[in-house]
Amino acid sequence: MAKFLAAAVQMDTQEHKDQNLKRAEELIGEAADRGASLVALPETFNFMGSPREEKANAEYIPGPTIQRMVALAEKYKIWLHCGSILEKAPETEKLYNTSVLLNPRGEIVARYRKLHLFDVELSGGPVSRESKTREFGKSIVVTDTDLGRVGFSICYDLRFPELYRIMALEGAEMIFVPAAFTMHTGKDHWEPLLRARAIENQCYIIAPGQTGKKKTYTTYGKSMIVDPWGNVLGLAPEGESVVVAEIDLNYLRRVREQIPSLKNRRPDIYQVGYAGRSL
Ligand SMILES: O=C(O)CCC(=O)C(=O)O
Repeated sequence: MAKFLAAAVQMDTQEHKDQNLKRAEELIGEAADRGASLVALPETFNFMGSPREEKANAEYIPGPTIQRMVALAEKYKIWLHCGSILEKAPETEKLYNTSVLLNPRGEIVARYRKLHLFDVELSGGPVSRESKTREFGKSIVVTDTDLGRVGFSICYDLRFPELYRIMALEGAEMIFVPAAFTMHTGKDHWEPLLRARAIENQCYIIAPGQTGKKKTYTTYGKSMIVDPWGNVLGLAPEGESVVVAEIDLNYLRRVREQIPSLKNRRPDIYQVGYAGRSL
C-alpha cells in the first residue's frame, strides 16, 4: 500500500507489568481508532524496573506478553511492532532485548534482537552496562510487509549509521527505532540522529520512545515519525501519547529520484586505510 497511517506510541512503562500491558492495550486501541494500519510501541514496553527484577519479568517468545499483542493485532487488523521486550532464550543466561513484528492475522513475521548494547559512562549522567545482563543480537533484520519493506533497530543502535545504511541497501523503506533514550543524551542527540538516519537513507523513521522517570534513569520521550526528507511529521508531547502520521511511499520514491545519493555512493573507495592513498 503506497499511503497509510502509522502510529508511534509513547509510554511511561514502570515495574508493574500488568498495568503496563493494560496501558499499551489502551494506546494501541487509540492508534487503531485514529486509523493507523501500523502501530509501533517503545523499547521494553511491558516492563522497566531494576536490573535485578528484569530476569523475573523476562519471557520466552512467544509468551504471555506477545500473546496479548497477537490478540490486539487480530482485533484491530493492524501491523503491530511490539517495541521490545526482554527475551529469555535457552542458549544464554542473559536476556535479549527483542522486537517482534506481528501481521494483522496476529502472526509473528519478524524478530530482531538489539545489536548494540548501551555500555557507557556519562559524566553527570547515568552509567549503563547493558551487556552485563543482556545478550548481543547477531543479525540485521529487514522484512517485507504489505505496507512496504521495514527494517529494525533499537535505541542505542541509532548511533551506528552502518546498520541503517545496510538496511536501506537491503531495500528498507521504513525503519523502526523503539527507544528508552536517556534524558541526558536525548536532549542533544535524539532528534538530530533520527533526522540524519532518515535523510541519509531516504527512509521513514518510526521512533516510539519511553517517557518519564524510571528506576535507573529519566527517559527523554519526544517520540516521532520522520519522513525521508528529514521532516518531523509528528512529535509526541510530554507524557503518554500516540503520534500518527502519513507514510507515503510514492513520496519516498520521488525523494530518492531527486537526490540519488544511495546510487551515487563510492563503495570502491569506502575502506579503512584508504585515506590519502592516491589523489
Ligand atoms: O544512545 C543513547 O544515548 C541512549 C541509548 C539508550 O538509552 C539505550 O540504548 O537504552
